Amino acid sequence: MNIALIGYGKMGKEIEKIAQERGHNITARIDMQSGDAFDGEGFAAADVAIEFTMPAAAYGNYMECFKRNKPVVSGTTGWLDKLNDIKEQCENKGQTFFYASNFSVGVNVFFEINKKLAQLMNGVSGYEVSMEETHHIHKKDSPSGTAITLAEGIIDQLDGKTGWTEDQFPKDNEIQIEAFRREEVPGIHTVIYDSEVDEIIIHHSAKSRKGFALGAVLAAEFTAKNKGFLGMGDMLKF
Ligand SMILES: NC(=O)C1=CN([C@@H]2O[C@H](COP(=O)(O)OP(=O)(O)OC[C@H]3O[C@@H](n4cnc5c(N)ncnc54)[C@H](O)[C@@H]3O)[C@@H](O)[C@H]2O)C=CC1
Ligand SMILES: O=C(O)C1=N[C@H](C(=O)O)C[C@H](O)C1
Repeated sequence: MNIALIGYGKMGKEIEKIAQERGHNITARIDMQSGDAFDGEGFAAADVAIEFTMPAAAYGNYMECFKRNKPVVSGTTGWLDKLNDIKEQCENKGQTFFYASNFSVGVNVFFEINKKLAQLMNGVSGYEVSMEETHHIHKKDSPSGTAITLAEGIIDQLDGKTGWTEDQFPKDNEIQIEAFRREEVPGIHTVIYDSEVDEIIIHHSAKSRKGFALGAVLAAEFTAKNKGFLGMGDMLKF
């Protein structure tokens, strides 16, 4: 398969390695620092574009892909105010777009455990839920996209929780998310249910970016064979 990389930073380079190990060709590397252009032959030759850039750049890049009817795998976080527009273009204009706040298969198992735990905790009184996430100091968005997905999983299951906040003093209906930025940490997420007598904690810690990159390449392989608005649930069949 031919792949165009949009964003050739930490994730772009990790994805390139895994894609090549799996026998794919990288036909374009588009980055604002240097590299290929959307109008170039390399981008035209790509079966799928994989986009990992930054929150402010992501939507514009998706539109460049859609103008050329190129399917997109999107990993950038922090741009979700435009998600409905993207869904609409998939439903009514024949575009194909795969989004995941976290492509790691392990994190997607963790998402399912989080939902199941929240469902159980809905029947139990005396616990307050909160979350923590820790990432490297270069990260531009806060809280992480993964933390937001975890919070949404809890809100869907837990009566009385309708939103999340990074405020130090959350309201009763809000889940507090604390975001820490430390050295080169790839990504740690923790969900805590605290009571007077004990704590229940679930935790995922990425050891490197390899799991995110492998998931993104698997998603590109899936996207090349499918159409519409896609996600990890479609691919992993959870
Ligand atoms: N969904 C997931 O599994 C994961 C998502 N991410 C997200 O992916 C994004 C990128 O992460 P990293 O690669 O670590 O960042 P990075 O900062 O190392 O790389 C981003 C690259 O995008 C380039 N760029 C910025 N604006 C651009 C534009 N308009 N057009 C083309 N290139 C542009 C930058 O020059 C840079 O090389 C972040 O939003 C991060 O949160 C990161 C890891 C996993
Ligand atoms: O910026 C990162 O590095 C990561 N971003 C994603 C997020 O915001 O959840 C996924 C992963 O945690 C790494």
